[in-house]
Amino acid sequence: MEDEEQGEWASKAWAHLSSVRSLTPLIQCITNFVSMDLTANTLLSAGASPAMLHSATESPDFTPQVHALYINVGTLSDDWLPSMKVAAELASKFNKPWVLDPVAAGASGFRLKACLDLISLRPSVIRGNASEIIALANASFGSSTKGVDSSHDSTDAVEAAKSLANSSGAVVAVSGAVDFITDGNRVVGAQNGVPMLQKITATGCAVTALIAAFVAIDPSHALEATASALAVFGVAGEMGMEMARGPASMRMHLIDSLYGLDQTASWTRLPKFRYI
Ligand SMILES: Nc1ncnc2c1ncn2[C@@H]1O[C@H](COP(=O)(O)OP(=O)(O)O)[C@@H](O)[C@H]1O
Ligand SMILES: Cc1ncsc1CCOP(=O)(O)O
Ligand SMILES: [Mg+2]
Repeated sequence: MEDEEQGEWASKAWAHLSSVRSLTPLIQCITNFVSMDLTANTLLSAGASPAMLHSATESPDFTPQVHALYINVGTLSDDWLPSMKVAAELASKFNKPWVLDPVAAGASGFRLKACLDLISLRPSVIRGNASEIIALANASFGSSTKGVDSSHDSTDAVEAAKSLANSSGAVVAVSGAVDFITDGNRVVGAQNGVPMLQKITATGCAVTALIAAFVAIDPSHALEATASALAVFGVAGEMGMEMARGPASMRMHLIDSLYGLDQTASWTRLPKFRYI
């Protein structure tokens, strides 16, 4: 990517963050028990408005009011899956973008089928780690997964991400040392972040929620909004790491850094992009 284009992507990332702060999008989150706190705090510190409402009984009233829906299958059970499907159907019906985090998609047949069923309800974006995206693209479980963590590098999953984007119609993002974002045609790499993010549970869940907030304010540019969210979260991670002493303090400084990010003060920490 030329310097000029890199600069345009970086400006876009700041513009997206600024719009989230000014428009304060309402994000319905149906997410796992582990991630609820970090996810809500990540959205709040970025300027969005999280609501962890998951009842299928109230979604018909609530989902039409939101700016985007976030579904995460991390602690999936038989009784939560219908709620997820009802909310996803409502989001599609009311033209609200919705974003899927397919946590541990390859861990079991139950989880894989649930994720594939949800993908048939047309998410705007799917964000997973490399093993999750490979499991979904191959529609296979059990062979090379390690629960919620990835046993692959993000570079291993670029072709799987393109294939999943083409088959689903969603923008697909694979996170890792480099985050790759694709619509099946273009592939963009976002290179911010620090390895310590993997030592805090639910940072993947939290960044997927952030993607939902960014797509909420720019739904017709889902690829750009997704890349912006991943880069902004990575910049906050880099800044947080400068103050952190380990995973627990990193969690706190990550949220503080996201809250305090501004284009001028953070200019030395440019969002870094490249075309693949
Ligand atoms: N090695 C790494 N270097 C820098 N950032 C990373 C690294 N691994 C993961 N991240 C970042 O951590 C966050 C969570 O990603 P990841 O650990 O891949 O997801 P998950 O928690 O779902 O497995 C993302 O923002 C990603 O960019
Ligand atoms: C540990 C764990 N178990 C079920 S969901 C979950 C959190 C996973 O979070 P992330 O995918 O962001 O690492
Ligand atoms: Mg995850």
